[in-house]
Amino acid sequence: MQAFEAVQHYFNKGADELGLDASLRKLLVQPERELTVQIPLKRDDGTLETLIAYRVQHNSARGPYKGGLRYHHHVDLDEVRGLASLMTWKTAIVNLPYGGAKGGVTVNARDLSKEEKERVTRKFVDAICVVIGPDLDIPAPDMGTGHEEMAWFMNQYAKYHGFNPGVVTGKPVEHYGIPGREEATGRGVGLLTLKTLSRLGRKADGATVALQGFGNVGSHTAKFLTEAGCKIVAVSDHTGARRDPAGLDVMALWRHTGEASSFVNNFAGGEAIPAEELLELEVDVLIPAAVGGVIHSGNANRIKAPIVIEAANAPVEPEADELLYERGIVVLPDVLANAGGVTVSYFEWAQNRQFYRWTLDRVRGELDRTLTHAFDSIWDRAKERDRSLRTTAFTVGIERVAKATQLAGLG
Ligand SMILES: NC(=O)C1=CN([C@@H]2O[C@H](COP(=O)(O)OP(=O)(O)OC[C@H]3O[C@@H](n4cnc5c(N)ncnc54)[C@H](O)[C@@H]3O)[C@@H](O)[C@H]2O)C=CC1
Ligand SMILES: O=C(O)CCC(=O)C(=O)O
Repeated sequence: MQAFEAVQHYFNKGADELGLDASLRKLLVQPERELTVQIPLKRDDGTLETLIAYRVQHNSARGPYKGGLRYHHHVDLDEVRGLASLMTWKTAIVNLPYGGAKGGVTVNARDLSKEEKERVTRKFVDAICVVIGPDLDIPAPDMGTGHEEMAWFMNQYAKYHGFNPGVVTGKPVEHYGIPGREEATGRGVGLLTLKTLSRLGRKADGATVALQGFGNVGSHTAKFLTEAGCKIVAVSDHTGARRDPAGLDVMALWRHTGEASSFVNNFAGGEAIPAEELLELEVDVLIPAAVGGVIHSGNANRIKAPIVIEAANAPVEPEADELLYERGIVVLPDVLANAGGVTVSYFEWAQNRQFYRWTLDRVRGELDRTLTHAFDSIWDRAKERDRSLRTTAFTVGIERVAKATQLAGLG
């Protein structure tokens, strides 16, 4: 199943629960606007390359469009469409005053120098500046982007519309960012992993975890869970995987991956294992925190972890989702599991609009409160109605977006 089709599949299950009529379904499922643009990139060696980039604005019934920018070689319009629609449901599920969007450039971020990344980002802003803005569409980091890209983004936007830090979130803390945004997605994943363990009557202390991906989300998830007493027994990235049944030294891995050209495959701790094997280990919790579609009908029956936490967007394909559900494996869906990032983006945006500084304690406290509320209500409703957490989360999100659409006079 293609990315957008997969989200539509989940949307339809939620819409069935609500008995949503066909005309409203059509309105809510289709993106409101899609932009495909060309990015001329002057490489450092003087050659010219033409990249393709996208911004899909899926739905704005509940507020300005919100969603990250991905620099990855697999980016295409269908993937961005799928990710944009996930953002609509995610922001509604955690009850943020936003719609959903996503952007992407089809390029391998690791092939670009820092200067080339800056030129790509500025050209991207040049191409989409008419459809973004603090009340219109607010990008943020995703795979292959981080606080540097967001700072360049804000600076380039100012050349068209004047200074306004609320046009983008995930900026450097010293440059209109908020303390805690960088850790937010991983911290949220960690918090909700602990809540899932607790609801299932399992102890966090000593719980074993296999983690795919050690970028922004994966590394912060690993740190949070280690501090909570869990044992990270396997980690992978795009270069390979390492395993240690006694628990990997997560902080040593942090220091190692912080250095240029240092990846999981050349980390000294643990033993090397084939990357696909990580997903099939006998662990208490499996956390895919990298790319989409890694758990599919071909490997779902070999997943042994009783809990899967979707830190990445769309790591489990719909056919696999059914198989895992039938096997009693608890899947905490992306639209809830990784919503900590956009939640703290919201705090950053609110801070920017007030020109008021939030403290890290306040950010963490409000993040915890927001995610706990969303998690508890979805968990309880799923148990009451005997539905999966994903179908229940979609039902909650769709209900809110449909209500806003109707209140606005449509639908
Ligand atoms: N950054 C954020 O705040 C948010 C990110 N996400 C999602 O989390 C996931 C990861 O994003 P980030 O950590 O920000 O990206 P990142 O670019 O910081 O890190 C990506 C990590 O995945 C690894 N990776 C790539 N391909 C892989 C493969 N085939 N197998 C194993 N590892 C692989 C990379 O080596 C790297 O360690 C994505 O799905 C993203 O959409 C979701 C919500 C917010
Ligand atoms: O922080 C944000 O605004 C968006 C994060 C994002 O792209 C995501 O949750 O997938």
